[in-house]
Parts: sequence; C-alpha cells; structure tokens
Amino acid sequence: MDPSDQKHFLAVDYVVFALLLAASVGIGLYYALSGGRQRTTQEFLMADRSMRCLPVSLSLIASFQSAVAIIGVPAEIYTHGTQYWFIGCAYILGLLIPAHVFIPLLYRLKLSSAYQYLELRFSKVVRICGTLTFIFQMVIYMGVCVYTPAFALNAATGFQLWGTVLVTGLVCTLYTTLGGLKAVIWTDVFQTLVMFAGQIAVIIVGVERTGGMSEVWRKVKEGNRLSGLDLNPDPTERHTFWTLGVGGVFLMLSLYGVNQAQVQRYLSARTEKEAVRSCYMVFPSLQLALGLSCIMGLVMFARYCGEDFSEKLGSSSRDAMVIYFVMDMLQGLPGLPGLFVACLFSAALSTISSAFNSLATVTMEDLIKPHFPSMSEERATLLSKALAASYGLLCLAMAYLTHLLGDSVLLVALKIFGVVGGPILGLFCLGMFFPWANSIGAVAGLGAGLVGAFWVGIGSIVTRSSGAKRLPPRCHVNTTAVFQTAIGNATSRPTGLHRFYSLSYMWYAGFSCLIVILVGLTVSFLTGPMKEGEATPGTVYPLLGKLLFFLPEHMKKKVCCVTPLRPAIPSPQGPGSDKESNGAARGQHTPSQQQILLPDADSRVIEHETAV
Ligand SMILES: CC(C)(CO)[C@@H](O)C(=O)NCCC(=O)O
Ligand code: NA
Repeated sequence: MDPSDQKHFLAVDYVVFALLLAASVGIGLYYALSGGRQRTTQEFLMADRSMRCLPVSLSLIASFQSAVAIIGVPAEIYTHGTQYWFIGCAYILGLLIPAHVFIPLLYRLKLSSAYQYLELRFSKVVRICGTLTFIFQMVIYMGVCVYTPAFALNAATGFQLWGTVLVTGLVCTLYTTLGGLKAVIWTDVFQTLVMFAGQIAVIIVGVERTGGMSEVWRKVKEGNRLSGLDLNPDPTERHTFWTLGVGGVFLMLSLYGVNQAQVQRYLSARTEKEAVRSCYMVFPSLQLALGLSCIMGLVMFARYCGEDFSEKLGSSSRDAMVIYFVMDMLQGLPGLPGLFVACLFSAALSTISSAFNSLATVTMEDLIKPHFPSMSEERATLLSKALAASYGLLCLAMAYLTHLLGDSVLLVALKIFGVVGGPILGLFCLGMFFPWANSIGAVAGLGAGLVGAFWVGIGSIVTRSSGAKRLPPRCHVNTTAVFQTAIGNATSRPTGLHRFYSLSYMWYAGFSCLIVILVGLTVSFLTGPMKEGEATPGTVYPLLGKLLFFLPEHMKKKVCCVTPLRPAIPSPQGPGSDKESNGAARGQHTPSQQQILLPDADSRVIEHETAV
C-alpha cells in the first residue's frame, strides 16, 4: 500500500488500545488472587460452577464472534449484498434446540468435558476420538482468529504483523493461565461490550460522513445491495435462505450445542435454569452483532459505491478494505481509531481465550486424568495451567499456517466449523437421539463423516468452486441487470464431482452430521444394536417420545426412545442402573461413571427438580 495513504495512530489511540490489554490482564490477575486463587481444577476449568446467567450469556456470544466476523461480515455484505443476514433465521432453532435438548441432558450428567458424555453413552474409544477431533478443530480455528486482526491492521495502518500476533497470543495466554475460567468469562463480558462500542462508533461516524441515513439508504438501493429472500433450492448456491436458514442451524448446533467452549460455560452456570436462560439471552445479542456487521457493510458500500481498492491496497482482500474504510472514517477523531482496534482485538482475545481454556480442559479431563486417576489436585491444576500456556504457543504457530492460506477469513472459519464441527455434532446426535447406536457404529460414523466432509472441503479448495456470484461494483441499477445476465450466461453449471465440490459450505455441517448418523446406524444394526434401557440412564434424549406426544402412553411405549430424561442420580432401585451393559463399553465406563455421577449430586438434583 502507498505509505502516504496509511492511517496514523495518535498517542491517545495507543492509550485506548493499551487500556484494553491492561484491563484484560488485570481481570486475570484479580481472579488469580481472589476466590480460591485458582488452586483446584474445579475453579480453574469450571469456575466453581457458580456463574450467573448474564456473564455466561455475554461470554457465550464472545466465543465464536471474533475479528473474523467483525471484518468478514461487512466484507461479505459489501461484495455480495445482504443475503448473509438471513443466517439470523438459523439463530432461532440454533439456540432453542441447545437450550431445551443439549443443556438439560449434558447439565444433569454433571460433566466437566462434553466428551465425557461420549464415554458414558458409548465407550472410552469414542470419547478419545471425539476429543481429538475437537482439539484439531479448535487449534486451526485459533490460528485464523489470532491472524485476522493482525493482518487487517497491518494492511491498513502498517502495524507490525508478527509483532501484533505475538502480543495478542501472549496477553491472552497470560490472563487465561493466571485467572482460569472465571477470568475468561469476565474478560469476555468486558470485551463484548468494547466490541459493540467499536462497531457502533464506526457506524455512527460512517453514516454521518457519508451524508446521513437517507443518503446511505439511497446508494444502497441504487447499488442493489439489499437482497430479497432467495428461495433457490440449489444446494451449490452459496448463500440462499435454505443454506443460511436451514444449513446454518446445523452450524449453530455444532457450535452452541456440543462445542466444549460453549458446553463448559453452560456447565459453569450455578443452576440448569441459569444455563438455559443464558442460552436464551444469546439470541438478542447475536442478532445485534449480526445486524451491526451488516449495517457496517452497507455504510461502507454507500461510501465507496463498490469501488475496487485492490490496487491501492496492494491486495485484493475485501477484509483489508474493511479496515481501510474504518480508518478512513475515524481519521481525525482522536481515540476512535484506537477504540476500533480495541474492538477487533476484544473480539479476537475473547475467542482465543475460550479456545485455550476449553482445550486445556479437554486435554486434562479426557486425555490425562483417566490415565492418572490418583493425581493430586495441586498437580492437576498446575498441569492444566501449563496446558493452557502451551496451547497459547501452538496458536502462534497456527497463525503462520493461516498466513499461508490467504482466503476470505469468514469463509475459512465457516468451513472449519462445518468440516470438523459437523461430524462431532453428528456423533452427539447419534448418541442422544438413537438408542440403537453402539460404539462401533459411533466410531465408524465419525470416521465416515470426517472423510466425507474433508473430501468436499478440500475438493472445493482445490477446484476453487465457491458458488459465489459477485455483484457488480457499481452504484447504478440499470447496469446491474445487464451485468447479471451476462454473468449468468457465462458460467456453466458444474457437473459430476465438480458439482459435489461446489456444495455450499453452509451445508457442510448438516451434510457431515447426516453421514455420521446414517453410517453410525447402519454399522450399529449390522454389529448388534443396543436396546433402549441398555445405555447409561440419562444419556438418551426421548426424541421420538416427544415428537409423538399426541399418542397415548401405551402406544408410545411400543415405539422406542420414550424413556424420559431424568436427573442423573445413581439410585439403588432405579431402572437400568449399572447392571446394564453399554455395548462394547461394558466395564470400561463404570468407574468413571461413578466418579462423575456420585459426588455431591444430591444438592444439584434438588435444584433441577425445582427448576423443571
Ligand atoms: C458463528 C456465528 C454464525 C454465530 O456466532 C457468527 O458469529 C460468525 O459468523 N462467526 C464467524 C467466525 C468468527 O467470528 O470467528
Ligand atoms: Na470473540
């Protein structure tokens, strides 16, 4: 980029940015020195299971709302119009289902890691496979998250790229390691507020400098950026109502239903009711975040009318252009460029810290503790801290990998969620909704789902099939129609494998989830399905029973899946206590089941029962 065009930071901007970092480390220090001083894994990894719903809900939206969304969504809207906004429809089912299916089931099992569920329902092997898949997903996603704000800032202001990556990674590692989950949740709260403040500031100043609301509206309409509901059923069409509103539900479920980062927050809530309520409270905040990003994209469009800055910026990246726009708008308003940079880094830090803490949790709970059951609490906590710190360093290495990829960051993040998150979602659905599934089926299903998802994901990268229609970079309607028909005629429909590779990435999660369930059930029936009542009590959700609510009780009993979800109390005379086998897992899961379900279950069970 032309150096004369680079925007400069004033001292006050540096101060605002430094305050963000200092406040985050301060919160980390506070929780290192207060409460139980992070001397138990219960406190370090589970925040003593004492959180209230407001911090939990703000923390829930922070987990997957990173600088990727702050920059990527406006870039998407600027280039392709407002169709992406319809992902907001997926938030409805995408949050209602976790609140009423996943949270009650997981919370009542009193887990520490979501993958403990897989051992209770299937076997140790399934648990380890699930954990490793999750680790893989979060480690690559983390790379994108650290890299994005640093890259954007470097492109627009000449901030040193790798210096910024290093500072982000280190600050985050520091407060995560010092203050544990309590610090992670409370920094999330603070950082989410900074994130909203930064976006709102840019929009207000941007509208003002573009000539007011009506002027922005006029230009956006002229440029044809307001997309209507696209009901095209073609699954290769990148963004339509179906891919976003329906495919997006699976994406949301994989993130808000079964991802450890989120499950850990639900489990840290003091009661099940507070966990459910926090999930409900995510809805308005997530809509606000989406709305603000979309509006920012529209204001940016009104400002530049789709102008192409590739040459000026020395990169064709729309992501870099968003930062250019912001710096252009906020120039000459002391402190505001600093606020926006703080907003970007808040979004990034809150995501990375959730990743570090959840990765430390699963590594500890799923991979280490089962092999060293007699490890002292002190050692376990120290080891957890070391793990959080090592994932911090690994994340820096992953940032370098993202650097080599060089694609639209939103697209990369959504593909990772779909390709790796989808099969994990499938694994949980298989266990929760299908009592016949056994552990051989689960492993086979997960493997098939991963192969299917990687096949289409890598295929699409290699063949560069994206299904994207770029809107004409002009401000006037009449050229638009001509341009679009021209594009429509020029691009021929892909055939055969190419058509498979051009499957919209919004379907990846749903597609791979379905493969896991289908293959999982087939293999289970071939190898001897489990019977209802054989699985550990409380691990199967009575889906069919609830869907057939209109049938009389005795008829429901005839079909399967009707055993109601119950609080997980090891009652001596309760039906299906530990005399039942658990497919191939018999004997293996029993000790850990007791270890998980026995301690102080009673006090919490009382809470559930009053809550229900
Ligand atoms: C994941 C959703 C759809 C919902 O949280 C959204 O926040 C998003 O598009 N995130 C992109 C990935 C990121 O911001 O890191
Ligand atoms: Na975030």
